[in-house]
Amino acid sequence: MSSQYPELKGFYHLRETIGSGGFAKVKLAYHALTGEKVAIKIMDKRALGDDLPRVKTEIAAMKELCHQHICKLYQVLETETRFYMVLEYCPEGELFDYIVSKDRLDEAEARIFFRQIVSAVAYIHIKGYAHRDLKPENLLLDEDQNLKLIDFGLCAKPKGGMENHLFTCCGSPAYAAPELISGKQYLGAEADLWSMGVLLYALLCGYLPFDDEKIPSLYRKIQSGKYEVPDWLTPESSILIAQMLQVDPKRRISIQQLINHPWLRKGFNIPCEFESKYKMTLDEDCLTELAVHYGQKRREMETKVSEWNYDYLTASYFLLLEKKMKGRPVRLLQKPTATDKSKVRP
Ligand SMILES: Cn1cc(Br)cc1C(=O)Nc1[nH]nc2c1CN(C(=O)N[C@H](CN1CCCC1)c1ccccc1)C21CC1
Repeated sequence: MSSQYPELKGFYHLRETIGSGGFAKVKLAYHALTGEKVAIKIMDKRALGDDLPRVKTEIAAMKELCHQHICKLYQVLETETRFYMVLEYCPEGELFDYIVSKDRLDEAEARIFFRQIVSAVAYIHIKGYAHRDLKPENLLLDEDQNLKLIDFGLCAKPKGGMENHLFTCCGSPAYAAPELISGKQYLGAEADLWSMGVLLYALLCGYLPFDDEKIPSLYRKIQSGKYEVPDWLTPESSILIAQMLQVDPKRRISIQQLINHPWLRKGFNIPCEFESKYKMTLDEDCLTELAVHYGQKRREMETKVSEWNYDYLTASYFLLLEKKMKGRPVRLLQKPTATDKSKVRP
């Protein structure tokens, strides 16, 4: 197996494939130094074809984005035939499957998830990025049932959104804003807000507001802005959804208004926090553990880590920090010497 991915040998122990799409697959793996689980997205350059620039967009975006509700990028490897993205592993899978398993969510549970989605989207908008493909399949659940946003840039569309291109890239147009499918110039932020309205509807209803197996009639439904309001929706929920599913993007609620919206504040009484919980300063314990492991002075290690090369050292630092945040010992697994190869992996 690892002979198939020689660049990973000794650094990651590969396990089963947990996802596969057109030009990419995602495999579960263990980061050798920390024993932590990661998800490695492996993309074949040849299969990517003219979608290659989107991967560079996605990598550049994810290097910039460091937030508690965005799937963390740990390391990037590039060979002449492949890209590897070492990403945060989310053991509970897609929000999509979670909604299906529960039929639909009650308002209280939907609110918890939606606050996390608003937090992630507000953060990326402030960083100058629009996701452009927000849907429950792109929201994963970690072991604490917290949401992590994935699939950046790969589906980021050129301005003006050419239908066939939009359609072929992101798969489901059911979340696409009316201005986006009518081929007008669109603001990514406004299109994201529409998709979030469709997402909230899906959370609370368990099905889509606009659906049709024929694309032209689906587009007509989206552009009409008319959707069914089931009787289990509270008036407050219906009002919020209506403010997001405004066909005219200039009448649509903005992310700033959303953060403070009464529906989102109910039971919390604080606005959605969207700042990243990651500190900009380096963690002393992690630096010391890395310095000892690599036999370097702490200052030298601090300088090296601060380069943020998204190499194995960046991954090791972030994963040690993960261990610390989860209350696990901030320890690297010692390099196996020839004798203790027999030791069972953690
Ligand atoms: C499905 N599943 C079930 C369990 Br239990 C864990 C998982 C799981 O996939 N966990 C997981 N952790 N981290 C990741 C994943 C999946 N994953 C993904 O990036 N998954 C996406 C899923 N996209 C949704 C719509 C189109 C494709 C993917 C992208 C390309 C090829 C295959 C999959 C990452 C790497 C970020």
